[in-house]
Amino acid sequence: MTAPAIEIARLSKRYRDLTAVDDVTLRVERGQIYALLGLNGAGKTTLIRMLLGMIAPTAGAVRVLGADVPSGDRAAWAKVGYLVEAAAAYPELTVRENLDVVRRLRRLPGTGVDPVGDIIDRLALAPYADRRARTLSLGNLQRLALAKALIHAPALLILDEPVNGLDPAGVAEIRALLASLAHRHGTTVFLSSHLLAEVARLATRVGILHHGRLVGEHDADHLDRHRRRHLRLATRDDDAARAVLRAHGYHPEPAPTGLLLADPRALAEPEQVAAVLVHGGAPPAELHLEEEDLEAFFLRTVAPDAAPELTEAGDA
Ligand SMILES: Nc1ncnc2c1ncn2[C@@H]1O[C@H](COP(=O)(O)OP(=O)(O)OP(=O)(O)O)[C@@H](O)[C@H]1O
Repeated sequence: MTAPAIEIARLSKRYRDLTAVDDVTLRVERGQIYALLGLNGAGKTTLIRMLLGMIAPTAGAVRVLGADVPSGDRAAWAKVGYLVEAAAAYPELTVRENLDVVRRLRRLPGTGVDPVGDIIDRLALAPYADRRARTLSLGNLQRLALAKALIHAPALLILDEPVNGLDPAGVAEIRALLASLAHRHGTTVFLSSHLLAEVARLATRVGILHHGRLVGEHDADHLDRHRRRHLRLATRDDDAARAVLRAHGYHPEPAPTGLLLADPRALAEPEQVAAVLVHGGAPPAELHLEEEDLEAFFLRTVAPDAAPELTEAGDA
């Protein structure tokens, strides 16, 4: 039987008085995209470093692809790709040269098949292949870092905050890449993030880490259903807009300014809401999706009395 991609049993890490990771047990099945979700300081990086054998646990055990960590099992580690530091590259080498260094370190063939060319194509790095790394934008540097992690077609990819610092287009691109790796190549992905909306879109399974403890584990559709979202509408005539929306089966709620819509159908197809309003003679001046960020989600689920206002999508 194939071993799970990751097995973590009663894992803890203490630094003097501080318990950075506190008795965490979790398991990641092959083919999952598992996201470890937590606020800054929750212990995500510490857990990932233990997973990779970079720091020793105070207690507990880790197995990766069936091999104990730390382990001299080269065969298992040859199937793991990871990205845990800020994206780093040799600044004076080109993108292609940087990848060739990794190819040599990984002892991948340089003739016949071309792992460097392949990964440049797959990560859409071709336009930058002959540019020095120091001239790359943050987004392209991050893509180069991912290319380095992926050059040997790993079965398991471990990423600490892979979309940190990227603009929305870069975030969407990385999301699409990770989803296609999982769906088309069966790659297991384990990543950490503090971005609730991103994780809800990408992961198949989510673990919630809070002050070092795993306080919940959910399938991603659970998170999607329990994350608060609505459409906020601004119109010239709220009464007219409300009547049009009600006539089409929506349930608009008044807000201090404008209207809110939380119907699943409205969230799934905002353009349909706009079309209904335009045809009904009450066109929206503004219409945007607002969603809860991780901080608000935590406050609502961990400390329900202190639930704050929703913030606009993308502000998280
Ligand atoms: N080497 C260390 N010595 C002492 N304390 C540490 C050390 N490394 C991490 N910590 C502490 O452990 C806690 C968890 O840190 P960690 O970096 O794992 O969190 P995180 O969830 O990755 O947060 P972030 O997203 O901010 O990196 C923090 O309080 C941090 O200050």
